[in-house]
Amino acid sequence: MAEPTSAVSDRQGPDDRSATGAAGATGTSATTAGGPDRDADAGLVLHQVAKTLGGRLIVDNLDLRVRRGELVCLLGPSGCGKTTTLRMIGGFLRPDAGQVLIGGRGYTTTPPERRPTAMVFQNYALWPHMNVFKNVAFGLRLRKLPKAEIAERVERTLALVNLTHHIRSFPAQISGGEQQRVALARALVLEPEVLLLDEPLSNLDAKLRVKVREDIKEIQQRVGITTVFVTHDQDEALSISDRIAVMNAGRIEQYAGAHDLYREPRTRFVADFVGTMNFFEGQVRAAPAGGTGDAGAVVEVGDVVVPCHAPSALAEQPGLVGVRPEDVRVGHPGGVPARVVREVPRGHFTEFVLDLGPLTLRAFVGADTPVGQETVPVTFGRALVYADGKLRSELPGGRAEG
Ligand SMILES: Nc1ncnc2c1ncn2[C@@H]1O[C@H](COP(=O)(O)OP(=O)(O)OP(=O)(O)O)[C@@H](O)[C@H]1O
Repeated sequence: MAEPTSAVSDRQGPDDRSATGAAGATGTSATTAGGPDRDADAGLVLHQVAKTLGGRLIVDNLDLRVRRGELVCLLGPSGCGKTTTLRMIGGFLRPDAGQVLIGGRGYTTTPPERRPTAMVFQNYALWPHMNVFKNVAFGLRLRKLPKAEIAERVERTLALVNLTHHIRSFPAQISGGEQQRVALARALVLEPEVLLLDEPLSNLDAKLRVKVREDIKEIQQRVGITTVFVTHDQDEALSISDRIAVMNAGRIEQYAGAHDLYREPRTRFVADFVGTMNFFEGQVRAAPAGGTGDAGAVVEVGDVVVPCHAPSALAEQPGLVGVRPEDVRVGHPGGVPARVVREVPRGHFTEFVLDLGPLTLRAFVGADTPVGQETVPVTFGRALVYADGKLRSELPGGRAEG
C-alpha cells in the first residue's frame, strides 16, 4: 500500500529544486506564453499532461485547473484514462510530458510521499490486523509525530467522519460504508492539500453509495479541501461535483458544472454519456409564419414537422438533432400527433415511448399528465443541433438560444 503524502512547507515544490524526469517539469513561470497556470489560488493544475502505457496513448495532452476547495469529478467510460490521470496527480505514475502543479508549485516528478496529496482507493486498503485508530494513525506514525499529537489528530478526524464509536473496532467488525469512512479519515488525517478518490464507492450497494457520497461531499465542504474524484457513474458525478471533467479517450471533452453539462453538452459524446438523449437525423428550420403557435422553429424528420421552441441552431441541411426526454412535451396545443407505444410510471414522472412515424422518442412528463391515451400531441422544448460531433449554437441574427 502506498503511504499518503506529507505537506511540503516551503513555497517551491520539489520539482523546482531538482529538475529530473518528465519533460517541462521545471521552472516555467506564470507569464511564459503557453506555460502552466502557477496561480497559488489554483488548488491543482494539470498542464499538457500526457502518458503512454503499453504503447498506447492513454492520456493525451490534458489540461485541468481545479480551484482551491473545489470538488471535481473525472467522469468517463471505462478505459478513458481517469485512473491514469489520478495516479499522475498522486505521483504513482510519472507523466511522459506536461506538468502537475499544486498550490502553484511544481510536483510533476515528486514521489507520492513528498506530495501534499492523499489518495483513497477503491478497495479501501485498510490493514485487517489493525483497529480503526491504528489504521488512521498509520501515516502519522511513519512520520514519527509525537504520540499525543497522533492521538489528538486521529480522534479529531474520526469525529469528523462520525466514527468515534468505532475507534477500537477492527475493519471486519464494521460495515462497508464505515470502512470507506475509515479510509477517508486515514487520508484526511494527513491534512493534504489535495484529496484524491478513485471510485471510492464502487464496492457499496446502491443505497449506501448514495448515503456515503453525501457524507463525502459534506465532509469535503466542511474541511474545504481541493478534491479530485474519479467515477464512471454520471449520477454520482452530477450530484456531488462543483465541476465535472468528462473524459473520452484520454482527453477532456467538456469541463463544466452539472447543470451546464446536462443542458448544454458541447459534444455528441457528452450529450450521449451524460443523461438520456433522443438523437435522430433531422432538419431544424425557422417556423413558417403562423403555422406552429408560439414556437419559433420546427424540426423536420422525414414528413413529420414538430414545432420547437428553442433550437440551438438552424440548419440548411439535415444533421444530428438531440432532444432530452423532458424537452419532448406531451399534450401541448399545436403539437403533432404521436402514437403512445408505452407508458412507464416512474414515481414523480412518467416515461412515454412515442411513435412519430420515422421516429421513436422517449419523453419524461410530469406525473399529472393524463395517461391511457392512444395518441398525444408532441412539441419540442429544446433541440440541440450537432455537426461533426460538436454542438452548433449559432442562430441567425445573433439570436440566443432560449
Ligand atoms: N500499466 C499499464 N500498461 C498498459 N496499459 C495500461 C496500464 N495501465 C492502464 N492501462 C490501460 O490504460 C487505459 C486507461 O486505464 P485507466 O485505468 O486510466 O482507465 P479508467 O478510465 O480509470 O477506467 P476504469 O473506469 O475502467 O477504471 C486502459 O485501457 C488500461 O488497460
